[in-house]
Amino acid sequence: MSKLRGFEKVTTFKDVNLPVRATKNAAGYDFEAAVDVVIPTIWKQGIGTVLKAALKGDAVLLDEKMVKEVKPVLVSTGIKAYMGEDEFLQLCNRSSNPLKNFLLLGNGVGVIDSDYYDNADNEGHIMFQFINFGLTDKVIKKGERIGQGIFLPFLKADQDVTVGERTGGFGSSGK
Ligand SMILES: O=c1ccn([C@H]2C[C@H](O)[C@@H](COP(=O)(O)OP(=O)(O)OP(=O)(O)O)O2)c(=O)[nH]1
Ligand SMILES: [Mg+2]
Repeated sequence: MSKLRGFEKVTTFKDVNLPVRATKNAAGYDFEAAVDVVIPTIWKQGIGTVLKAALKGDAVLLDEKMVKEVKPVLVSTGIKAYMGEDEFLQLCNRSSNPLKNFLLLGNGVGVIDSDYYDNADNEGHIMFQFINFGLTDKVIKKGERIGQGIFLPFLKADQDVTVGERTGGFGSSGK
């Protein structure tokens, strides 16, 4: 059988499981976390303190120094994906993640381009980008299912233009 699309382990991640579909008609391949990771709550600094005080009925003024930005956390999967040139892998959240774990994808959906595979920078390592809107830090354990990937075809415009070669991800193609 010729290779059309699929998953492989990133070289440095030997003991991860390749994504599988949970049921016969599931559209998404479920990805697991490759490592233990903590997603800090966005409320950790400042606003959380104010909210807690407000819930108790205490008056607290929010000032700039109390607030610290918390970035989304990239969660390693240890997986790379190959596919046709006119295909991409769409990364989606699990619907149980916001409901049970207060976890959102920072980018809404992730787009894994076919030219990301085996790139010189990180070999095409697929990452999920999580924001924790819960009040406490969330620990994700290695092997926990974190999200899903759906292979899709895409179309090109009549005026199709490309400006360079992919060398990595997350901003590697410029501003
Ligand atoms: O959730 C994501 C989104 C993207 N990627 C990887 C695969 C994708 O091919 C690459 C670039 O993603 P995108 O084009 O969405 O991000 P960008 O900010 O435009 O980065 P670049 O300049 O590298 O294209 O990063 C992930 O691993 N997870
Ligand atoms: Mg891009």
